[in-house]
Amino acid sequence: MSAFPATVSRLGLYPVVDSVEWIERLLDAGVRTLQLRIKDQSDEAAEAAVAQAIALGKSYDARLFINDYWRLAIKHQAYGVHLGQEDLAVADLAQIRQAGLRLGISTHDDAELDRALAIQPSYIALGHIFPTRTKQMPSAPQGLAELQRHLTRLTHIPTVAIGGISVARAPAVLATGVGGIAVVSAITEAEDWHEATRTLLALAEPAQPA
Ligand SMILES: Cc1ncc(COP(=O)(O)OP(=O)(O)O)c(N)n1
Ligand SMILES: Cc1nc(C(=O)O)sc1CCOP(=O)(O)O
Ligand SMILES: [Mg+2]
Repeated sequence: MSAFPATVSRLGLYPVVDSVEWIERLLDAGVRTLQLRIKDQSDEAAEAAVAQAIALGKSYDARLFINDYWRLAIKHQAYGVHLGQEDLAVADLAQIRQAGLRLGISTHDDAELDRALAIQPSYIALGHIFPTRTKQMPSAPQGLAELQRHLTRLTHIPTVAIGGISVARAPAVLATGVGGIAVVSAITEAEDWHEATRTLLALAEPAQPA
């Protein structure tokens, strides 16, 4: 199987949210990499939100990944799709690649990393780094040392860390050299989501000198 299309080498701040309202707010706030993560709906029920999110992503020239709903992502020509290890068993990867969509894959240990790398995706997600209340995880948090160890074999592909990344923890995560930080509650449960987004953007995507 050949490689999936490339994305940018450093994805920066990567919010993962569950509604079109959040997608629009975050695009307005300057976020350019983000994911629509709707869970447990049929394709029919999710389609309107997926289509609207993709259209919004295009209008802001953003990198909008659709979690799980790969058929809808192809149908509405999303920038990309995010799939976990269980999703890989049921998704038609050849169809996703032929449609020109980028692909991100979740990993949680060395074996999952081997499997993901063999698929040559556009980026690799490494989680969960810290305890998270957003999703029930079957494994233990990997921690920063394990993240750092994984990164030594991932110099050729964009990477994203996920799981329990707060504003306070973001600097230590970014110090490992990981190219992106995917966050849910750090933004959606923040007292002031706009301020949290601004701070995370400044940490993950510092302005380059002219
Ligand atoms: C950036 C990013 N990393 C990991 C995940 C988790 O994907 P998955 O393992 O398929 O679990 P669900 O999100 O589908 O519950 C993600 N969505 N995004
Ligand atoms: C959706 C998801 N996937 C994870 C993984 O490790 O694959 S952790 C996670 C939830 C991340 O939420 P928060 O930023 O609120 O901890
Ligand atoms: Mg999934």
